[in-house]
Amino acid sequence: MTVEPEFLQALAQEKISLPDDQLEGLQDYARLMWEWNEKVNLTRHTTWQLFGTRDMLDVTQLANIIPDDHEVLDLGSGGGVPGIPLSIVRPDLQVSLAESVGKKAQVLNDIVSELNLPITVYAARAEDLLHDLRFDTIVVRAVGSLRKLCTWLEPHWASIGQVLAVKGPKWVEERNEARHHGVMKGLQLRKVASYQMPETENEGVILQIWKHGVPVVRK
Ligand SMILES: C[S@@+](CC[C@H](N)C(=O)[O-])C[C@H]1O[C@@H](n2cnc3c(N)ncnc32)[C@H](O)[C@@H]1O
Repeated sequence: MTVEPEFLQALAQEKISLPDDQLEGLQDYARLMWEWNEKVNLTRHTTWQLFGTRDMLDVTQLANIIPDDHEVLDLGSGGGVPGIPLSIVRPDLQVSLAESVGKKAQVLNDIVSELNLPITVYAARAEDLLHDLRFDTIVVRAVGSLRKLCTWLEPHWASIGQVLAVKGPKWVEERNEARHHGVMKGLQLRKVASYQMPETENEGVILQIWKHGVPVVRK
């Protein structure tokens, strides 16, 4: 199988280099997701350029940070980013996806079984899962403001090692809003990665949020 030249070019633009088997897995995933996207609204990133730069840049930033063998929950997975590509580039992780819209969760189930990936899909609100399940790391991108996120997770920190939130340049305003509403009380937050978002002057960041203990990052 050959890798699409536009995909390789987009990855090279962000200095992302991956083994051939992972490139093939990512390509299979993108094709399947785009096929489903014609029936169920999953993503606006429907070119190799956008998938290779925007999506894979966020995914590789997360992949660099998450410690070995973590149990990871992708909160609000939508079309599967970041959870599915993360599982492909970090096969040591045990990845689960939480998606509250049933038909999207059904599509995610189809995609992971077609690609034979060791991923569990939950058709549920992530916060409801945390009554019974514990995760070392929750990853979240484009689901809601920090205020919303911290409100959802507030009763569940005993079930969460850390949250890694992918955010854009408005993260400082969001943090201030969350603090103003008192939903960050007792929580620690630090910026663990910062990178320029493609084709913009904007900064993308990964925010680490935790309550108990001292969470580690990989580097
Ligand atoms: C804008 S999409 C983002 C999808 C994906 N994370 C991305 O970055 O492309 C947000 C998704 O989160 C889902 N969602 C919102 N709140 C949720 C919650 N509390 N638990 C699980 N899924 C949620 C929505 O149904 C939607 O599919």
